[in-house]
Amino acid sequence: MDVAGSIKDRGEVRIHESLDELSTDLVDYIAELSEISVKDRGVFAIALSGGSVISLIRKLCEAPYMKTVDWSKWYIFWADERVVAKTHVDSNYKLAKDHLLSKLPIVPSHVYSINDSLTAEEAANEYEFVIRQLVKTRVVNVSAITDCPKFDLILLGIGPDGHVASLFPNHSALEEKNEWVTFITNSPKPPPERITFTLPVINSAANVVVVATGGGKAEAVRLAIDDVGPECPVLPARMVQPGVGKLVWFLESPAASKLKRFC
Ligand SMILES: O=C(O)[C@H](O)[C@@H](O)[C@H](O)[C@H](O)COP(=O)(O)O
Repeated sequence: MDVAGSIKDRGEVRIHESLDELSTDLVDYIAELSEISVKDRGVFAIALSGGSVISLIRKLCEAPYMKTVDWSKWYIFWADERVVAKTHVDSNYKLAKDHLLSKLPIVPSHVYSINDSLTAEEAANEYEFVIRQLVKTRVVNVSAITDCPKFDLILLGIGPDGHVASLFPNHSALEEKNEWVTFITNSPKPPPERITFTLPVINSAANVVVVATGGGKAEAVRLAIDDVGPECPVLPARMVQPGVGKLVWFLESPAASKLKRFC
């Protein structure tokens, strides 16, 4: 790792010169969290996102992780999904399945993809219902503070506009306080219809990881992490503030190039 440190209230920051190093550190970290969670709770409930983060965790399909990780205890969810068929090129499920899940010995019934035969609103409601059942049986832990699900890990990318999951700047979905899963029909990034975990769910997780690569994310990363003044816009990525959970940023150096403390 090239640089590592913590910034008050913004979690731990890990900066890597190369995508290869970032990817190795990231999969090591995920394997470590899986081991801790399986030891503590007997299961590991992880929520994935779309975008480049999936290719960055493909090393999980290689040695040593294939043999060292207890895949039978993994439960897979999505922090957000596009409302398209699971076979569609835009589907976050398809992305993860093609590049990761189909190569791992994960129990098929432990993969909780979003129902693609419903409207955005119905799919969001159904996904929340499914998660509620899994909270009852503690496949997904519960936060004692917020009563929200407490995923063992929520893995997020960040857009150049500072969006995370399908929570976009200035969108009313950011205000959602009661629902665990909500839907939008006017995403500024296509496709327009999406369902997404809400901020209370993201911020109730035991661990949240945000991954940013490329110089196009540098300004969003600065606004999300640095101690910027009140005149700066509060991006969705800055609203990621796990209450008791741990937040770690995995940054490729160009994405970290505007961070004051690390320049
Ligand atoms: O559904 C989506 O559009 C993705 O989940 C999205 O939120 C993604 O994670 C970020 O846009 C970062 O994507 P990149 O890492 O590919 O830039």
